[in-house]
Amino acid sequence: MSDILNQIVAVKREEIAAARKKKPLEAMRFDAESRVLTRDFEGALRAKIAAGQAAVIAEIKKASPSKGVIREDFIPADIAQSYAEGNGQVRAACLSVLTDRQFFQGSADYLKQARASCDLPVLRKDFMVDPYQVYEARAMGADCILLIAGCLDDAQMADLEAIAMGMNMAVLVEVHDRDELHRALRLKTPLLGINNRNLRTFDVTLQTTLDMLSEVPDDRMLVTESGILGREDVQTMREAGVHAFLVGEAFMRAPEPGLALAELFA
Ligand SMILES: O=C(O)c1ccccc1NCC(=O)[C@H](O)[C@H](O)COP(=O)(O)O
Repeated sequence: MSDILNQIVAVKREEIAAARKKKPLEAMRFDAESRVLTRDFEGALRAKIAAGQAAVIAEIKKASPSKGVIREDFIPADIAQSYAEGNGQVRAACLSVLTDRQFFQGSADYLKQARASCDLPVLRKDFMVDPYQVYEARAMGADCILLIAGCLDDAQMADLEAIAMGMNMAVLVEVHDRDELHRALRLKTPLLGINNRNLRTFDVTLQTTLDMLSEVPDDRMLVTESGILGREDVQTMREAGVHAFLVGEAFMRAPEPGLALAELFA
């Protein structure tokens, strides 16, 4: 049987075909390029790190294939505000909003609502396989896209990156093993995510980041993704020199996500 990543990508291709019938590529591109101002995603991460703090990309996700429904009480605008506020001193640098409907119960509207309720730059967290989705991401207001190396070949990654950068968007390229890491390093983007979760088996270990750390050049900003649950995880990463984090579940299960963020990164 096909693994979950292959299933997700197959559904994406169907969704894109259907979306293009409703709104052709040129019309989506026009909408995307009509939005001029992006929020500086990379700059927001760098500012936190320059201030000696952790740079946290705080995720808004209702459900996932590995965990099912994670948060019943799900109001993206309230969650975004909570992340933007933190405890007043410790707060998110950026947001990541799941827009995939079928596997994560996300939506484009959630991204729009989250972005409208705060001043943080926003990553569209989805499975990008086609230029159409990059224009769609910008049209819905996203400031950054995610490229998952495990879903894309080199030419596709470079193509999607160029389209996003042409619209002044940031690009976070995500890898899970050495082969993907070295392919991702051929891109221009400085934002490199190492996902501690194997998206095909759902196994999670922070060792994934630690094992690849020495092969990440200094000109890349490394973001450790998934499985950051406790303060000892944060400490382990920061001691290893990793200062940017993408965290979802630990915040989504807390009554007040922004306070959970402030506690985890105090
Ligand atoms: O989380 C899943 O089940 C999953 C399955 C297939 C593809 C992607 C998946 N998750 C995306 C992510 O890796 C996380 O949303 C993100 O890195 C935050 O992780 P966490 O802090 O562990 O919620």
